[in-house]
Amino acid sequence: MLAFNGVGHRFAARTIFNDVSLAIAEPRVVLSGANGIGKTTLLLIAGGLLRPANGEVTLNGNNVLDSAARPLIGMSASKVALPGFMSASDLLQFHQRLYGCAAPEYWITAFGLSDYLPTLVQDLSLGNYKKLSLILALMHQPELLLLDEPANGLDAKTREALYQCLAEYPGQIVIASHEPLNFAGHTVRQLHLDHNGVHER
Ligand SMILES: Nc1ncnc2c1ncn2[C@@H]1O[C@H](COP(=O)(O)OP(=O)(O)OP(=O)(O)O)[C@@H](O)[C@H]1O
Repeated sequence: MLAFNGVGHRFAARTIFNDVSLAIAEPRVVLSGANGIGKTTLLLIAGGLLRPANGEVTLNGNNVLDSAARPLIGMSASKVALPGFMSASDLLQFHQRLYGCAAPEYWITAFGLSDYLPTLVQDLSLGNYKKLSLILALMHQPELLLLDEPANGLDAKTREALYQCLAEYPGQIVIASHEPLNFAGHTVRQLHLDHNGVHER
């Protein structure tokens, strides 16, 4: 279970959120909120990529900042930059070796990235960069997937592949999104972030 315990964050003097305490056991969660309110920041903290100013986030009781949590979490967010100097295929192979997971062929085909494998990450189009980022987040089948606006910039066919993935994925998925998403039958917990914190929708 993902748990936020008294989590607060600020950038310089600006408080983004304060004292967020929340237990998330549901398999599908959507986080909404106005531009700039702090959704990405909350996901980065949940993914152990940003240390909160206050409090902690745990996954199954372990702090997400601990290295042991790393293989349990996959994250796709435009703020998480991929190394531009590598080709898409080199990066996928590196990720495969790092996590000892299966080759990503299935996902490459499903997301239609095959033609762009030799392309340097820095030369990928926005949509193909997003596809690569999604594949890297989920190919090791982490227990927790954190997705920031995953459908943004994807063509219609790839959106369908993404929706199928969101419906079938065996782990927990927390998504920051401005648009309604298709989870094909899953019960979805809707959370909303505003200046007073996180609320049920
Ligand atoms: N590294 C940083 N330094 C200073 N301010 C930052 C930093 N990262 C984010 N912010 C600010 O923190 C606030 C929250 O940003 P965040 O990206 O989490 O918002 P968001 O809800 O995801 O927005 P959007 O819906 O537009 O993607 C914004 O006002 C942003 O400008």
